[in-house]
Amino acid sequence: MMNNSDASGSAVVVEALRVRRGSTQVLDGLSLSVPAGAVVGLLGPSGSGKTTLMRAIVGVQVVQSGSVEVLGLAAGSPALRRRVAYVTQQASVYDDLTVRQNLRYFRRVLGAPASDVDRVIERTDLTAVADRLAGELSGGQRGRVSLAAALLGSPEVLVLDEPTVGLDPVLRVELWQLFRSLADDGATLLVSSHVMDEAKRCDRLLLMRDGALLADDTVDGLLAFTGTDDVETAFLRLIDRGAPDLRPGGAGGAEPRGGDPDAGTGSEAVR
Ligand SMILES: Nc1ncnc2c1ncn2[C@@H]1O[C@H](COP(=O)(O)OP(=O)(O)OP(=O)(O)O)[C@@H](O)[C@H]1O
Repeated sequence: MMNNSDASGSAVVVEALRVRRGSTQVLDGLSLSVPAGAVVGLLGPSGSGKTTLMRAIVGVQVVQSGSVEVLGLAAGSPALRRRVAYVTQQASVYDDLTVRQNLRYFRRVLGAPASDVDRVIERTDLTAVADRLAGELSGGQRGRVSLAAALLGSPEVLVLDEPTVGLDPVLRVELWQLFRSLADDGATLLVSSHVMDEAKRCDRLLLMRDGALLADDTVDGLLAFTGTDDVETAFLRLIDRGAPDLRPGGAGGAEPRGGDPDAGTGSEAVR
């Protein structure tokens, strides 16, 4: 098994990242880390920079300055190609191929074992539709084909951009159970969402607003710190408290990141 973290136990480390898209300064000195083996939720309103951050982590975003390391290597390094998977908001499947044909194709491109096709079909609960054309599937099923493709080759880091959008509550729960089981097997998952009630299923939360980090904490820590019992209200309270400073030594008093995902102290939210 490959080492899936750096010396600090982080699968992803972002330092002082600045990204401009068009005329918008989307990220302006963002720093954070994602602990290895955890399910980390990336939450924030539309336009807060979640996708841009994910693109930088998978190495497809032009950045102005700062650094992004994944599994101890610069984001986008060729050596990461099979170790990091990215599922975008748009399902990436060929509509004129069956589910199985899609996965066979991607399996070959990736050089993953042939047995992976059946494994990922089963894992994503696509067995019943495996021989149907992708173009005939529902939006949720097509999304799951994209996810199945991402699981080919058993990547160590999975970056999933709003994977539960458009899914009914039952499918959402099933998908979060799958994310948990992938993390139990050692994978690191960064999952974006603007559905705040999904946050409770994460080991840690990164709350973003306007390209800045409002909080980097466990769910329990965040709720305790804000004195609320739901993440949505916690988020609104953090906004009320004003601009964050989570830099080391900053006014936010952030502690070193990448610690025990279960240690919910609330100390890493903005004070
Ligand atoms: N291709 C682009 N060209 C110019 N600006 C862009 C481009 N893509 C995104 N932006 C801008 O970057 C900012 C952040 O967008 P981003 O997609 O990262 O946000 P997000 O939090 O993922 O939003 P959503 O939840 O709606 O997907 C927004 O202001 C958006 O308008």
